Amino acid sequence: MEKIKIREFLLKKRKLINLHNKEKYNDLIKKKLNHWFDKNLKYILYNNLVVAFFWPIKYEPDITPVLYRLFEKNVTVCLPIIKKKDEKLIFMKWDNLSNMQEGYYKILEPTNNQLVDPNIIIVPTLGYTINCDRIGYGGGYYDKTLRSLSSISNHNITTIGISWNCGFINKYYKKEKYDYVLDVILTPNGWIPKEPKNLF
Ligand SMILES: Nc1nc2c(c(=O)[nH]1)N(C=O)[C@@H](CNc1ccc(C(=O)N[C@@H](CCC(=O)O)C(=O)O)cc1)CN2
Ligand SMILES: Nc1ncnc2c1ncn2[C@@H]1O[C@H](COP(=O)(O)OP(=O)(O)OP(=O)(O)O)[C@@H](O)[C@H]1O
Repeated sequence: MEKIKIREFLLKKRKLINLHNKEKYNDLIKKKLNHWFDKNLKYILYNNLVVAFFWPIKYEPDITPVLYRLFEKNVTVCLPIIKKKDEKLIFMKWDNLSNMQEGYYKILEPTNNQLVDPNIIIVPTLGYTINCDRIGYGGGYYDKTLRSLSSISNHNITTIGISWNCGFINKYYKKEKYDYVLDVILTPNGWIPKEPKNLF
């Protein structure tokens, strides 16, 4: 199946998750993500690592409580900004005080103009394979952004895709050459291929 067809299929499946299951699955994702951040918190703070989240749209998991929690613990957290359609994303600090504003696709974005380069990037993921290939909404935004961040010298990044279980794509899927392969995927069922190593 080609990418566009897979995307349509996955969008349909995602819409069918009922509200009860959605809450249950969302909770599982949040718990696992909080647990991993707790284990790595000291290292993140000591090294001033910046963590990028996403503001949820259209049936995506909502992990903003994890963002609030890290913010309370003094971690620098940020969100993506679309400056120009189809160009790479930039990241702006989220600081609670900043009034958020709707950007492209009506996604809420911070407005404080404090730009940062994240080290740990939580990536909205519509579909994934066991090799951590990712399909998103189709702008190529994260492919361009992650390639660019990974090429900054002395800047290490860890990429964590967040998907519902139903985002699974079978092994016959062939990624395209510009697709950025993520380090790990987190679903309600757990980490793929396995929980990322502790950072320290
Ligand atoms: N929460 C969240 N933020 C994100 C992303 C994401 O997937 N999720 N993105 C990940 O890259 C970027 C935005 N990408 C998006 C790409 C397409 C559409 C969208 O609604 N497309 C319409 C077509 C509309 C149009 O062409 O103008 C559609 O699919 O119906 C939304 C977001 C940056 N921020
Ligand atoms: N590094 C790149 N340079 C130029 N164009 C790119 C690059 N990466 C992706 N693209 C273009 O972006 C388009 C959409 O890519 P793709 O279908 O992989 O999006 P996606 O990963 O699903 O979306 P997103 O990351 O926005 O959620 C492709 O047609 C491709 O030509």
